[in-house]
Amino acid sequence: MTPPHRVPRGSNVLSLMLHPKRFLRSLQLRGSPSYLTGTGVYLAIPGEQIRGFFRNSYDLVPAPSLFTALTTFFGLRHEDFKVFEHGHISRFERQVGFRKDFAVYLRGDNLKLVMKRFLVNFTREILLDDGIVSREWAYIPDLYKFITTRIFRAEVEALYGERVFAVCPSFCEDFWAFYDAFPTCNENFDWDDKDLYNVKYEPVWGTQYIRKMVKRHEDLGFSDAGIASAMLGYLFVTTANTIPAALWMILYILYDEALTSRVRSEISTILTPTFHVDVTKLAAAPLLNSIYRETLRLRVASPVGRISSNPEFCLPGGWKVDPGVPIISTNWLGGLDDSFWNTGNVLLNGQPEHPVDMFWPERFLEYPGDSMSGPIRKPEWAGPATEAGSAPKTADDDRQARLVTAGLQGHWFPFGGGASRCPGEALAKQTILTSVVLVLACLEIELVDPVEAMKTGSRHRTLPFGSHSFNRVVPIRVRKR
Ligand code: HEM
Repeated sequence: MTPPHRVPRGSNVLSLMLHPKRFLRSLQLRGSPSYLTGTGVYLAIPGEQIRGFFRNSYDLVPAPSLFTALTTFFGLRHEDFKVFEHGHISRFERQVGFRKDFAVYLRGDNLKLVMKRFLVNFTREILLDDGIVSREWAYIPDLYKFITTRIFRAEVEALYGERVFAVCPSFCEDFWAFYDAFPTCNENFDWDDKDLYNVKYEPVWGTQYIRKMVKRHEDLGFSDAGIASAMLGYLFVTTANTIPAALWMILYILYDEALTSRVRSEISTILTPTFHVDVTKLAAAPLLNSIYRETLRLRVASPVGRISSNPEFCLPGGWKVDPGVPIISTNWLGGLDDSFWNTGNVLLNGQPEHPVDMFWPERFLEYPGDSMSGPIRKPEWAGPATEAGSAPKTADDDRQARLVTAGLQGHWFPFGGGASRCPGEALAKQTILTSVVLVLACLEIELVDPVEAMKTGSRHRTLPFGSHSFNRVVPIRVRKR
């Protein structure tokens, strides 16, 4: 059993803070896991180790734990710690059963209802906006803020109910105010009214999913402030990655007029004239789904962490890790592995046509007759050197394309994996895709300065959460279509 490569304390804490991408990539290229001395974590490398990491759900528990996340990030108070004390941890997990909540309320018909409300809300947000009164162009100084606030409001209303905006009108701009405002919602709801409790949606607590989650936390003995902390934590995970990812997807599409037109062509088969999204067609739309996956490959940090309790535990490849020391990795590290991903033709200057750090809308698609297409690098693909690269694809080509999802798990894991895999994936995916469809179907958007807009990067990628909001404002002109 080989011990992981030890990175000395002096060189890693600062490098991790200042240049996380460069630093972690350099460790990944060593091909072995690393132990970061100063920060006290192992870094697992994408590929076989990540697949093993997700498979080993019995030996490994998630890190940070729910308790750590609630106390460190969402202000859980001392009076609520008792819920997590010895014996309560398993009780908490058994009774709160939040994975079951997700499986019941955020899948199938229940998810359809949530998305139906989201669609109505979001359409209202973008079509009845006072700032865009006609088909005249309006100047909007900040694309990111313009769309994120609207998706946020539409999604929070669809899931949590519209009352929260009456309680706290500035919630959209500053959803941290939620922490103080949330307990007052409680006073407006009759918990003894069984019909009200079981209804699919009502304005005070929104969906059954939220109502039952609140009730179970109450039954466990959480205080009002403790429930607010937990609800804030859930709201954070629901919106924090989903909404910025939708914005990146919109920006990538807007960069390229030909791509915008191909996406609109695909959307015309998904959206009815009455703004109904056909969810089955949306799930099967090759180009939109490839762009969605490519956006998550590049722009979602998605750190995953586990702690082993087994002193004999080894990462695949025979790398021994000590119990109790966190093992981490991140999705974007897997996304930047050019020994794995297809990067298209080799150009005459020797460079790949579609390097891993660049957006390639078709990366996840296989086109009939195009042996260079598909996400995974094939050994025989040295590829013919060309000057201009491959011929651009058309909307007709897209209709024939096949989305490839198999064989990617060790390198594309924006939602983690194994027993702790993100339970909100279905909601996230539908929210992102539906938002993009509606924005492009309802609005004509021009980037005021496309060259500057193309320089947009992720604001920062710090661990453990990672943020992928824009690092600059992107002015746009917008009008109704
Ligand atoms: C693009 C959007 C999203 C991304 C990239 C994302 C990513 C992740 C990742 C990487 C994990 C850790 C998984 C692991 O350790 O294997 C996670 C966990 C979790 N996510 Fe998400 N998520 C997203 C959206 C959502 C949504 C919409 C919800 C709620 C509806 C949600 C709720 C959760 C919860 C509750 C956990 C903890 C699961 C557990 O510990 O068992 N996430 N998410």
